Amino acid sequence: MKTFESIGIIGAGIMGSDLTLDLASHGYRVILKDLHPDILEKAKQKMREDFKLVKLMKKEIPVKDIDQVLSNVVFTTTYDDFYTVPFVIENITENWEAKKQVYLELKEHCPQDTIYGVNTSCISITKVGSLLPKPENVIGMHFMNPVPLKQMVEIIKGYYTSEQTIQTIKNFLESIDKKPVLVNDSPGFVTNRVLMLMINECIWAIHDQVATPQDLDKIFRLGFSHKMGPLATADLIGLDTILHSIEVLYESFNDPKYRPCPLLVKMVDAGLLGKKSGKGFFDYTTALAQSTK
Ligand SMILES: NC(=O)c1ccc[n+]([C@@H]2O[C@H](COP(=O)([O-])OP(=O)(O)OC[C@H]3O[C@@H](n4cnc5c(N)ncnc54)[C@H](O)[C@@H]3O)[C@@H](O)[C@H]2O)c1
Repeated sequence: MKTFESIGIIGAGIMGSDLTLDLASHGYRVILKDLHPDILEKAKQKMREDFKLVKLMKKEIPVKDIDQVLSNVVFTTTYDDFYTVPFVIENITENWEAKKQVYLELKEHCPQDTIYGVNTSCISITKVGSLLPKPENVIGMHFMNPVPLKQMVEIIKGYYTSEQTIQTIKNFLESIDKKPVLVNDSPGFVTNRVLMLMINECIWAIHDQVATPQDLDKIFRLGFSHKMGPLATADLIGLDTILHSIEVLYESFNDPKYRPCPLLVKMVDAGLLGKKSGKGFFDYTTALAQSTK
């Protein structure tokens, strides 16, 4: 059963487009907002591609036709349709100043009782709540990538998040076949406090020329039975998101163990962001170049 009449999604990047695909596939009406029509067009293309993948990987999918899925989505660059939206999930770039600006805009355009799901890798949910008139309606929703294929969602209780909000969000996640795990607000929560540290350390190993990216990932896949190596995972997440996240952890804990590896900084400066830019630790521009070699 649907929990909300409509859902506003802010940010149509990796997470926002896949989340929209998942929600619209489950029959939700989605209003997807990003900054430029070109970005929205790219998101629409990504949704078409990812839908094919989901059909291949999942036995049961609620809708068989991508055009039917897309008909549930309003693609927009404005807040015009947000004045009745009861629930917003924000997925913009992992940057505090950018996120802060978006919440200040949202509070001007959404109803007072709107619930806000913050999809972030590391940013404090309590801090986001402080921007809004009803911090009890703000909850962290850390979806896993790729959203349609991952069941677990780490949900984060900010200092003021109410039990009612938590229950509503649990019901909502159940309606899209997700399994929530509730944790308390702390930098990086559980997932990224550990994952970002591990990925950053792997990048240090590459920086120190201990192994090639291929061999490092092979150790994790064949040695530890991980489905995907840490560097391929970093490429999938986006190296800019990894850098922003490890910077938040470094600043929040004041602990040198989170110091970003200079190689990561250099790669982001060079525009090597991983799968989304075509190149990261591995090359995604040719069919032959596979991270799983
Ligand atoms: N990539 C992952 O694997 C992953 C996993 C879980 C959570 N997250 C978190 O989800 C969020 C989004 O990550 P992503 O990987 O999708 O990033 P992304 O860089 O792929 O996409 C971000 C999108 O936000 C848009 N945007 C920026 N400012 C905006 C604004 N003011 N209004 C509307 N749109 C705006 C950008 O144009 C872009 O399309 C981040 O906070 C990230 O930490 C990412």
